[in-house]
Amino acid sequence: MGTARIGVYGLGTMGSALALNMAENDIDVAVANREAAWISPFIAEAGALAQRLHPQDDLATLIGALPQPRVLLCMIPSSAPMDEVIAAALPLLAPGDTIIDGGNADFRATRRRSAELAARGIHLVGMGVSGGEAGARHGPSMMVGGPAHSWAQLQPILTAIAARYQGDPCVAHLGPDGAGHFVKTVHNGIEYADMQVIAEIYGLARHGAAQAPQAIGQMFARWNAGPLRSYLVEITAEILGYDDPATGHPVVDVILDAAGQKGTGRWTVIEAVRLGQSASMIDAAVAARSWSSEKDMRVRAEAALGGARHALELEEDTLAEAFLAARILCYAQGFRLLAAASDEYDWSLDYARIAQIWRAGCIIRSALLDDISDAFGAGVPGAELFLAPAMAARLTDAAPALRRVVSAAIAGGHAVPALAAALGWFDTMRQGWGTANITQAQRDFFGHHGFARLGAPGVHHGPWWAEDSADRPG
Ligand SMILES: NC(=O)C1=CN([C@@H]2O[C@H](COP(=O)(O)OP(=O)(O)OC[C@H]3O[C@@H](n4cnc5c(N)ncnc54)[C@H](OP(=O)(O)O)[C@@H]3O)[C@@H](O)[C@H]2O)C=CC1
Ligand SMILES: O=C(CO)[C@H](O)[C@H](O)COP(=O)(O)O
Repeated sequence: MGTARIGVYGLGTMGSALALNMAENDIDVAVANREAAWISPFIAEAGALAQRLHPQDDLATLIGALPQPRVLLCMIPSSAPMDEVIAAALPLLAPGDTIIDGGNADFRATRRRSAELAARGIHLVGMGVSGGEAGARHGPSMMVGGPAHSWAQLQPILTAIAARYQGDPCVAHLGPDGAGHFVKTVHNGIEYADMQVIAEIYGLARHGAAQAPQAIGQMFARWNAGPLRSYLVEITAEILGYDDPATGHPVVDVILDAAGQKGTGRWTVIEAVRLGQSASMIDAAVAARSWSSEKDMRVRAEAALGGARHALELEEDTLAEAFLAARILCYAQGFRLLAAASDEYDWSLDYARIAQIWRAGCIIRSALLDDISDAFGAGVPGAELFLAPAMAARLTDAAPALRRVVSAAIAGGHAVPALAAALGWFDTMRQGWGTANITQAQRDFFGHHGFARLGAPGVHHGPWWAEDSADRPG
């Protein structure tokens, strides 16, 4: 047993799995937890790995067990608890030490904490960790934001525990302060949208084509052998194969249709709007979770308004193509947000690298991410993923299927908010001449806001503001 190279504070689902992952990779780790009673059973269950784990009674002894400059990884809720732990740790730390917030944090809080700690000579790393418990235990994807000093110290540890895609570790230093947490937030936004698209396709097959869960699961399993291969498709196929031991019914039929959410999807939508963007598929997915949670209201509305959904005839290949188009558009919206934030905060995000570190370990890992990293590597006009030649060609092929699926779903009364948002965005962005001329005319008419005029520079007003106009507004 050597000296601990890193401390892990918070031995819940993620912290304990990361500590075991480090121990398995021959990294000595000091560990502590707020509720100290958890530590002994954790060490007992670690088996042979316990020789690399250094249990500590509390935060103070944990910090005391680390060599300087210290590295303290916190795997706790990133809201008030993180501020409380930072406040408790600060008097015990020395300039040059690093605190890592490995939770799902609002990147604005990370920027604030970074500045506050920097004033004391302490470094903060905001690190997005994806992959759930299994990823944390056997190889997560990690999105690191923070100072170069901390990255130099952390890189060997994180590289050792990261997931690998064909040998490439899925961890990268993406930028300063909140860059890592922002990228993780958008990762989660994409996760929400991809999950919602899967749920909508399940709904079309189940309620539109009257297929049994097992059969739909087999369809997802077939898709998982092709271009739609992804962790979320894989687990959906598996989930749909389970029966409930208590009732014998498919397990999905005994799970209440009311989705939970902890906030990262909502943060993505809020940041999109703040950046003057709209990630409409993520917005639709967040909305769908919120609407789903209004179970009682939906039951009353079904009684009052009728809930008829008509039968659909959609080929499996058409559904698959529609899914692929929607997935490309979802990633395109996510990467636009990253580009907008990178410009706003001067992060110089490397989009190809982000796609690369999402190829393994994380919840949104998918075959498409390999193609996306190639597309960014080859150069994407203005970081617009859907204009990359390889992506544009696939979209051109797959978009007609998306249109057929959305049209049929809407005509049949099936709710497909994320698929419809994908198509709405695609159809808006592929028109060089849209309809905002009407919006601009209205704004000028009621508010004298002015508009840009074709072929003439400057701000112009409509004839409704002419001196001799009989119907001059206002
Ligand atoms: N679960 C997942 O799939 C993922 C989670 N995350 C993020 O990782 C972080 C940890 O999540 P997870 O491991 O799932 O959570 P758990 O609920 O399993 O564990 C929470 C941990 O935080 C500690 N904690 C809670 N409040 C405080 C506090 N006020 N002061 C000190 N310690 C506190 C708990 O200690 P105690 O035992 O004493 O209660 C426990 O060790 C979160 O930020 C989460 O968003 C990120 C990616 C995936
Ligand atoms: O970060 C994660 C996966 O990447 C966590 O599992 C997170 O909790 C998922 O978000 P939500 O609970 O809102 O569905």
